[in-house]
Amino acid sequence: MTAIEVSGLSKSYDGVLANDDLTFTVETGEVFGYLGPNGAGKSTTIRTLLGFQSPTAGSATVLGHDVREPRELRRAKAHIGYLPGEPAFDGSVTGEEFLDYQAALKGDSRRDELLDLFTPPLEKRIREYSTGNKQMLGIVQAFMHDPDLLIMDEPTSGLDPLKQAAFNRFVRDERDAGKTVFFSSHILGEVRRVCDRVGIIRDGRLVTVEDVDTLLERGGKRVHLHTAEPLDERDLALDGVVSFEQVDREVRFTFAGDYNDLLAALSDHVVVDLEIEEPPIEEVFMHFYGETDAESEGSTPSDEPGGPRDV
Ligand SMILES: Nc1ncnc2c1ncn2[C@@H]1O[C@H](COP(=O)(O)OP(=O)(O)OP(=O)(O)O)[C@@H](O)[C@H]1O
Repeated sequence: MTAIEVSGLSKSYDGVLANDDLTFTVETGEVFGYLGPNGAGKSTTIRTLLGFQSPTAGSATVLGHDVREPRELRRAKAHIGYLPGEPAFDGSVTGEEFLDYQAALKGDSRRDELLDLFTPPLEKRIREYSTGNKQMLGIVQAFMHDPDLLIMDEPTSGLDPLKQAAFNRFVRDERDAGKTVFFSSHILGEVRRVCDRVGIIRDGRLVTVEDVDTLLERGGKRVHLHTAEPLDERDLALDGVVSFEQVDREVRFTFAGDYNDLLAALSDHVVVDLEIEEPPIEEVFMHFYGETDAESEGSTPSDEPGGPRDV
């Protein structure tokens, strides 16, 4: 079964089109990262999926239940864990009291196991919690009833690097156990480590939905070349060469073309050193964020998903 199905979903707030005709699916057993710049519309989608607001147009299902039907959605929610972007707690209760209350509502078969990994100071009142402690408490409540589907809005924000790593490992283990995880993020490196697929949203529209490995592959490789004599840029006027930079006898560029063409172009030159490496994932994703040179020349990221372009 498809865990999440979003079909022509739009949401506007007083004329602001925060989600514009979104269509995508999240399959059971995958980790799907939902990325985009500030204000792109990620939280809007997440709030709609949880039924906190109605779509202006289109529809969506979670675990096969229509998010526009409150009774149906209530049934689905027994099997969904949710972490909001800014969890709002009653500051006057302790973490333990909060979890006890949540347990009475939905169960807590995994509370102890989660508290071994995420360690909010349960005996303290929540108003005394740091941002990271609140986030950990939110993560424990999201997972503790052992849901099949997790929907989380920036789950690692506020966590220190060790807790972020623990969270990433935990999410991978959950995926291996057959759970589905959908989360928004700004931390692009963690997306590389954790997600199977990503959807990138900008200005309310879905720019691309892509397998993470494919996205990186199509983003090209960084090439660093050192030759005995300076190259002429025309020597490397090949399909798939972008972001060409040259300092004397060293050139750097991103290459998404055919390696045989590259080797043929270099055959008349003495190559002193050659490095070909994966670009930082940030560089690949940044192609889909913000304005790019290519866009101002009239093409848009959706014209060429994953294709290399200048940044
Ligand atoms: N309740 C609301 N009323 C009016 N406008 C809203 C409301 N919620 C969101 N918006 C607007 O909708 C757009 C999308 O906001 P949203 O919070 O979904 O973005 P986001 O991608 O989650 O951003 P961030 O990464 O900063 O959390 C923004 O222009 C925002 O100002």
